[in-house]
Amino acid sequence: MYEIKTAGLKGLGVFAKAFIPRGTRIFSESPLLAIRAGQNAGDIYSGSRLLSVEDKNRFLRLSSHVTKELSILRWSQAAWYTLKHTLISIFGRKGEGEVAWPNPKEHVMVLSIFRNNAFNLGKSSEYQQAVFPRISRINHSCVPNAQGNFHDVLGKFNIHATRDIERGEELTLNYLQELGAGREKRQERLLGGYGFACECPACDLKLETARDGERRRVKMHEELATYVEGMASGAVQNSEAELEAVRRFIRLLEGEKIAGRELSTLYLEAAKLNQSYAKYEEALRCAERGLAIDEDCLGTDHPLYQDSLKAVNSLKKHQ
Ligand SMILES: C[S@@+](CC[C@H](N)C(=O)[O-])C[C@H]1O[C@@H](n2cnc3c(N)ncnc32)[C@H](O)[C@@H]1O
Repeated sequence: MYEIKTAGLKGLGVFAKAFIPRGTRIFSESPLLAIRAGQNAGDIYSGSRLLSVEDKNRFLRLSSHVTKELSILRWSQAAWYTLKHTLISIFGRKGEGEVAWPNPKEHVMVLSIFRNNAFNLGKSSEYQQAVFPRISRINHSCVPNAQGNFHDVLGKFNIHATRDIERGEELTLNYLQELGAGREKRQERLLGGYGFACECPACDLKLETARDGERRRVKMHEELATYVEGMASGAVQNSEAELEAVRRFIRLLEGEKIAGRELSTLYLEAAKLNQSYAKYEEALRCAERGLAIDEDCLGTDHPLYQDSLKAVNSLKKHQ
């Protein structure tokens, strides 16, 4: 269905070998290396030392991004870890899972690779961040054609096509958490975090569509700021205003053809707000749209899809 090959200046990337219909589960992978909530940089390195030789080599072949600032930070983390473990061994208490003397240079390399390839898996997952053997080869786009969601029951990170993907097209994910952020902010985050200037169809201002999208984002942020100020000052109090803010967000994402969990969540929120106004027909329409998007980006076996299905079924009882 896909192949991993060179993507020019981006390094390697993942490409469709055949047409991939929207909703297809393209990948379902277990983490190669992961940290749980509350764990830190030291745990990343400890975890890497427990990998099999084969997995360690797969990990070390992934890409990395290093700047002077990041390098200083990582060297200080590695030095602190080495000092701590040296003291532990002097006092005769071996650290849990310890396998060999720490190597600060390798430690810095492991942190650089982990930070460049790790995905945040969300609050519901048992893992906080994880790196994957093949999924970590997928490059970024601010208008992606795929989305990843961790499936706790399967213990796998699934990647689904959020729209139809043509043969030969590159598979892309959105690396950023901010929803609806403007170009400048996105560029800053991508350059600082990953070291690249994004040239995706939403960032390339030579394109009319990118300029239109940017205007819509700026306008929506201005409107949202007015709405938030209104809420704070007490001038805006009702959920009708909240519903309008949610609708604007939906229009923005739909306009950019960005589908995924963020969009389905907005539709489900709109369903709840409509329900609070006893607008059951509109509430059901929004919930059904959210459910259809969830089916595409999560799959029907995902617990969050089941939650959305329950919301739709409960609204149907009002019809
Ligand atoms: C998770 S890795 C993706 C796979 C990587 N290209 C590789 O060769 O393994 C993230 C790195 O890929 C590159 N990358 C990802 N998306 C990019 C984009 N839209 N433009 C340029 N480089 C990109 C950057 O070097 C980034 O640090």
